[in-house]
Order: sequence, then C-alpha cells, then structure tokens
Amino acid sequence: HDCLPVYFRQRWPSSRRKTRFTGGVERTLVAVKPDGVQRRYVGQIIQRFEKRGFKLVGLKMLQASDGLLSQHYRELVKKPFYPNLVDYMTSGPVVAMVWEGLNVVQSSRRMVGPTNPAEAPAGTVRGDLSLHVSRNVVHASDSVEGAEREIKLWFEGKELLNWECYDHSLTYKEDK
Ligand SMILES: Nc1ncnc2c1ncn2[C@@H]1O[C@H](COP(=O)(O)OP(=O)(O)OP(=O)(O)O)[C@@H](O)[C@H]1O
Ligand SMILES: O=c1ccn([C@@H]2O[C@H](COP(=O)(O)OP(=O)(O)O)[C@@H](O)[C@H]2O)c(=O)[nH]1
Ligand SMILES: [Mg+2]
Repeated sequence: HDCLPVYFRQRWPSSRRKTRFTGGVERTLVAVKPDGVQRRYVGQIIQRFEKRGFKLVGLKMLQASDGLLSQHYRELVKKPFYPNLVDYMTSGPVVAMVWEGLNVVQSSRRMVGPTNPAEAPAGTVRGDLSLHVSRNVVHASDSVEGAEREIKLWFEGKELLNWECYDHSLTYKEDK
C-alpha cells in the first residue's frame, strides 16, 4: 500500500457506534470483458463505479494474451471450460481498470453480481446486462489478496495514479 496517498494509509477505525467497516481503503481490478466492449457497455460500467463514489486510478484497453489469462485465471486452467474462457477473453479488446475506495473489493463484487448471470439480482451489472455464465460482461477481483495480485499482473506501477478527489470529504467521514 505504499503507493496510496498518505491520508489513505491507515485502515479506517472500526467505529465506536453501530457502523462497522470490514476493511479499509483498497484497490481492485475491474475489467470489461470482450462482450461488454462489443456491446458498448464500457461507459455504463464506469459510470456505476463513479456514481458509487469510487475513484478511478488506472484505465487501459488491451488485447489480453493467453499468457496473461493463464496467470489471471490460474485457479481455472484445469477446468473443462477453460479453453472456451480463453477464446472468449481473447475474442476482442478488454478494458481494464483499477478502482480505489473504502471496501472496494467486496462492494464491487456485489455491484457485479454472481458469476452466473442467472443468479445475479437485477441491479447488478451481470443481472442487468447478461444472461450466460460464459458471456458475463465484466470481471471483478474476489478478495483483497487476489486484487493485489491481479493489479500487478495487468498494470505497471507507473500506470496507476494517485490523485485527490475534490469531493473526498463528502463521500468519506474521517474521524478526528
Ligand atoms: N461453469 C462454468 N461454465 C462456463 N463458464 C464459466 C463457468 N464458471 C466460470 N466460468 C467463467 O469463468 C469465469 C471465471 O470464473 P470465476 O469462478 O472466477 O467467476 P467470477 O470470479 O465470477 O468471474 P471473473 O473472475 O471473471 O470475475 C466466470 O466469470 C465465467 O465467465
Ligand atoms: O462455469 C463457468 C465458470 C466461469 N466461467 C467464466 O470464467 C470467469 C471467471 O470465473 P470466476 O469463478 O472467477 O468467476 P467471476 O469471478 O468472474 O465471478 C467467469 O466470469 C466466467 O466468464 C465460465 O465461463 N464458466
Ligand atoms: Mg473470478
């Protein structure tokens, strides 16, 4: 977390009152998959994260390679659907981004919805925009450790920017 701005380096104190934060300020990898790009959903997906209050700190469009995907999906390489997954993920450009904010890993997973769109509630990206598990529009890291690993895989350090949102004090309550 050395690359986070100074005011983010501490974890949020778990509160004296009812409100409890499970985590601190985190970063996560979100990627619009080739079907999402082809269907022109990039703007809508970015907008959901902006509206929620998260901060965009990295963004690029790329053609994913087999090598990158075998590392990204290293837990899935033995699965029977893995060759199809690679065909899907290399079928066109992917838009990869890094979002930063309080509990962003868990919150973005909730915004994206379950892997299978059939189980994804309306209001989630997958529940609103997709039907089939093999065309589920978007990726989001599923743990803080996974996010750190994936961000290193998809981005170089210099591609991630530290910047201050002017509305920070409106979206965060910082304890004195
Ligand atoms: N049973 C399956 N059949 C076909 N495709 C699958 C299946 N399970 C997973 N996939 C595909 O592999 C991807 C990775 O599976 P994973 O279990 O990591 O789901 P996820 O974490 O929800 O997705 P992602 O990692 O892309 O965000 C899924 O998003 C989906 O596209
Ligand atoms: O049975 C499956 C499971 C997963 N996937 C694809 O593999 C991706 C990664 O799977 P993971 O389990 O990581 O799900 P996610 O994290 O994407 O929800 C999914 O998003 C799907 O695109 C698939 O095609 N079939
Ligand atoms: Mg996954």
